[in-house]
Amino acid sequence: MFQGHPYHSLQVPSDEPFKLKPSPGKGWGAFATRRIERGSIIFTEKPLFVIRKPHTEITEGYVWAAFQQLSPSEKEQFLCLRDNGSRSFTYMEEAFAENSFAISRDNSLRSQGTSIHGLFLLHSRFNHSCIPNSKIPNTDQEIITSFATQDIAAGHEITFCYNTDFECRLRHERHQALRFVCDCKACLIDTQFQQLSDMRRTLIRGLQYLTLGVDLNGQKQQMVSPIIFDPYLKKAAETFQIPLSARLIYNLFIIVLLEEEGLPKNNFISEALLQALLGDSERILCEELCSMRFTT
Ligand SMILES: C[S@@+](CC[C@H](N)C(=O)[O-])C[C@H]1O[C@@H](n2cnc3c(N)ncnc32)[C@H](O)[C@@H]1O
Repeated sequence: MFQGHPYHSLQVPSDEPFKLKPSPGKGWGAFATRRIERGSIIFTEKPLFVIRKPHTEITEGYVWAAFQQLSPSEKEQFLCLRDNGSRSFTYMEEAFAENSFAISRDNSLRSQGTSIHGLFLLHSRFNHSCIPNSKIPNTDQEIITSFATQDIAAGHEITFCYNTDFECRLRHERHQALRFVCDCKACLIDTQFQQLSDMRRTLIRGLQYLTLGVDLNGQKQQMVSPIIFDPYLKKAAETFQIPLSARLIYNLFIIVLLEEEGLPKNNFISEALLQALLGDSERILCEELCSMRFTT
């Protein structure tokens, strides 16, 4: 069924640690061909082409103009891209939106805080997970690099998170933003892990509010269904009246919750912070609280 698939024309250099193949229910994806250590670089990629426009201004005309500049083999590679590995795109604009990443800020757009966008043939084959094992950080160059956030065993799919604030978003909010139904461990409905995942992500959002005084959109929350119910605590957070020591503890809780969720920031740092900032009895209590409430 997949033998004549157009993605066979997408060349992954032989020394890279992954290959492309079908990923059940998700079209195609990237799979590790050898073990990839946490923290190591997976792949660095140059864009096929770049459009120096803010996301909202990229029209069919701009993509067509950029396409005209490509060599015949590059044109072929762009045209082979599929929506979820099967259906061809109707518009070039759609193909660009689905397979591009925001990259370095263009000088003329810098004042507007807007990025330019590059089309990346291979990194855009990586599927999404709400508990990913890789990350593609923002860059100030026109290349993008992925690195492993977890150890990835040979044969396992390499995934990254398509959105930046998903660690604070519930399953249904994530799916609304993605416009597809993710099937990762945090999204598998009616599982204990999924229910705990929603609880953890709500708690992380609340703890972040207490620490930063604003919600994910950078705004104070309205009183209708606030994330922090206690109006005094909410006011204290918004006016930065919460003591530094308390904010440190909230941050530690965030780190522990992220680790429980499978989204470790850095085990070493959280371990060190726990050791450094809490006494033995508080640390044990903290660990017990976390395992009591969040073990699956
Ligand atoms: C940029 S493409 C990723 C590569 C794509 N699978 C392919 O075959 O070319 C993004 C699309 O892949 C699919 N996809 C990615 N992650 C997924 C996931 N976790 N669950 C289901 N579908 C996913 C969705 O259809 C999404 O619109």
